[in-house]
Amino acid sequence: MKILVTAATTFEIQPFLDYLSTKRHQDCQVTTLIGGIGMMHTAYQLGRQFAVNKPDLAIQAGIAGCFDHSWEMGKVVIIDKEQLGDLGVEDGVAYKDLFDIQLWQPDQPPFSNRSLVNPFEGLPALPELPKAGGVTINTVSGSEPTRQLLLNKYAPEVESMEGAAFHYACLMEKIPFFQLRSISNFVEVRDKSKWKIPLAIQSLNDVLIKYFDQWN
Ligand SMILES: O=C(O)c1cccc(C(=O)CC[C@H]2O[C@@H](n3cnc4c(=O)[nH]cnc43)[C@H](O)[C@@H]2O)c1
Repeated sequence: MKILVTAATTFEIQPFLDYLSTKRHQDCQVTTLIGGIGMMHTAYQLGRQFAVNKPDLAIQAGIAGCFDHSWEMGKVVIIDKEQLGDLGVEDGVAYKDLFDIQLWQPDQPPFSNRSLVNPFEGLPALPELPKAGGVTINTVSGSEPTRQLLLNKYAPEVESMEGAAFHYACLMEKIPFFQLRSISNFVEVRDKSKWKIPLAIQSLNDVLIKYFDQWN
């Protein structure tokens, strides 16, 4: 089985890369891809990778912000659907996305009801983790009006900068996939001193390593 593990930065999966360098899997061939931060880099790198080497399973792993202040930092979730949070037009004070202005149709493939939904089909196994909905943006949200806009419009639980591009590429290529996100911060008025990046990376990599430990 060919498995691709992708992340935006090396930093986010360094413990997993260290683990891979010491472990020989016989049942699976693991490829890693550092796709870069944001949707543009992620889409390009995944498209290029899938054109030459289509995996049987693709996993995206990364840190993310969450909207619910009752969540603990370092919580790891699997994203069950993604929405694009800032691809659209401003109309006075209103923000309208491409579905609102009918440039896209809600169920045009690979979208289902405006979302990039993971059908969780064809997967050999899935880590036992809570599921959560994601929104993907180009600019990390750092103000109350933006937080409220995204919550009202998309009701997301998690925000990242790459998730939708990953779901899109895998759905288009019909590659089984799952996206892991570990919470490093709340989506709120920006205060970088509160971010728990090392904690989020630790728990993310613990999950990844446990998942790969099941393979011979
Ligand atoms: O401003 C800085 O100094 C800084 C330093 C390290 C990382 C950052 C990021 O903004 C990380 C972006 C990166 O991590 C994901 N991420 C993490 N939290 C969020 C969030 O609240 N909203 C969106 N993306 C987030 C994202 O997927 C990027 O790959 C800044």
